[in-house]
Amino acid sequence: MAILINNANEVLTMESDVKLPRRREQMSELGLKTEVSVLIEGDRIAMIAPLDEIKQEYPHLVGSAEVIDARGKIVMPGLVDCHTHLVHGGTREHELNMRLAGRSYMDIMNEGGGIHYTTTKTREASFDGLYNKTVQHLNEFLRHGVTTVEAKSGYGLDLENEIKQLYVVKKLQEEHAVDIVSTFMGAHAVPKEYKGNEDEFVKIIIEQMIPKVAELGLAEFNDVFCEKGVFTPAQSRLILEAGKAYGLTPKIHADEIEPYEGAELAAEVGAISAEHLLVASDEGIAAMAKAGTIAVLLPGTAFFLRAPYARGRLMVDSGVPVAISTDFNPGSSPTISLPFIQNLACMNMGMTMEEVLCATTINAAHAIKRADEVGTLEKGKQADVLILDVPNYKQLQYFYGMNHTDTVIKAGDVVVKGGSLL
Ligand SMILES: N=CN[C@@H](CCC(=O)O)C(=O)O
Ligand SMILES: [Zn+2]
Repeated sequence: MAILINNANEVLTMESDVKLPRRREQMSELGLKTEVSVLIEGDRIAMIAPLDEIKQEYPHLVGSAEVIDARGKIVMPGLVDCHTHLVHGGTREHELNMRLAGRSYMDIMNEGGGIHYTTTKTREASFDGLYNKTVQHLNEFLRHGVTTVEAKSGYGLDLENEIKQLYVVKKLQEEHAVDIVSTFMGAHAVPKEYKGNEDEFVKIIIEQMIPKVAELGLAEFNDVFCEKGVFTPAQSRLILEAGKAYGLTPKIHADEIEPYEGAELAAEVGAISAEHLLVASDEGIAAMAKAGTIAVLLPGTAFFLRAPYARGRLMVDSGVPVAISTDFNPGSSPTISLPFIQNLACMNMGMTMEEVLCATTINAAHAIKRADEVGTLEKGKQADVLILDVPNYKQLQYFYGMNHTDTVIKAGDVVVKGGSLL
């Protein structure tokens, strides 16, 4: 089956000669084309060129293709959300008034709420219950133009329930249109039963959980919440090094609430990315730029926790490759709207309208090792394509807080049309 998209006002291919995670001015390269059509063959992009040229090259395909008229609209790659806590039981709206009254996120967690509350709900949930809830979330992601998501475990916090979460991801990888990239995050919190005995839990992660997850092939990445009162930099290092020995690439929740030299640690252990970085130090940012560590910034979390935003502008200017993501989770960022997260990154982190598009497509794809497949519109890449109901890309950030997604093509199939899931 072929699809031909004609008449778009703008096609942002996001293409560039740069094949590494993009830095500085490379982040502004949109590969913007006008007066071109996009031809999709099967699940791949076949050609992006003026219609005459496509007709010459692929006369038969063009003749049989489903034609989509994108007049007045723009076309770009499917969005990549490279940091989510996708699979979880329950919701935490009861914490919101507490936080609005001044209780801190960490206080709520230390008193048994927060991540611990969601852990209880996730442990209580059946596999089918978690699966069905997650399908709803993935459908919403698609409606918002997100075609690839990363998903972290970390609400089981024991072997059985971590594996349960990861198997939900595995089943959805096989069954749902959205591509899901799996991260093991047994080190998301120290469960209540190990309070005061934290090193014992670290040992269980290293000696039992990581080997089992690797043996079952349930994750590609290994993440840790390096934060005062959660895992120390020393414990985090041990966990990340252990993962490396089993082929799991390190990621790290770094410098989210208090500075803890998490960015520095990410650079030292060769993490692919350091995530959050709200209070990352100048030295940490410099170390990441030098090591090429991708900063995954999560402005929805700063918004929802009413915390200071990460210094996105400084990071881009310092040569750190920057990606941005929803951090979708039930506690610190219960939103699926990556378009709104782009808006927040512009308004509160000083990133430009061009940079946030790079940060939610190709740089986000790099952060989860999918840049060869998705994140740009290029011949041979997977046909994850959005048609957005705006006449130019600048309106994506101007008409903020809105979902402009009209059509989503996922691996060559139309899955959202007129803003609705098919
Ligand atoms: N900070 C740690 N983990 C999540 C929040 C998880 C939760 O509150 O349930 C985050 O990335 O923000
Ligand atoms: Zn997170």
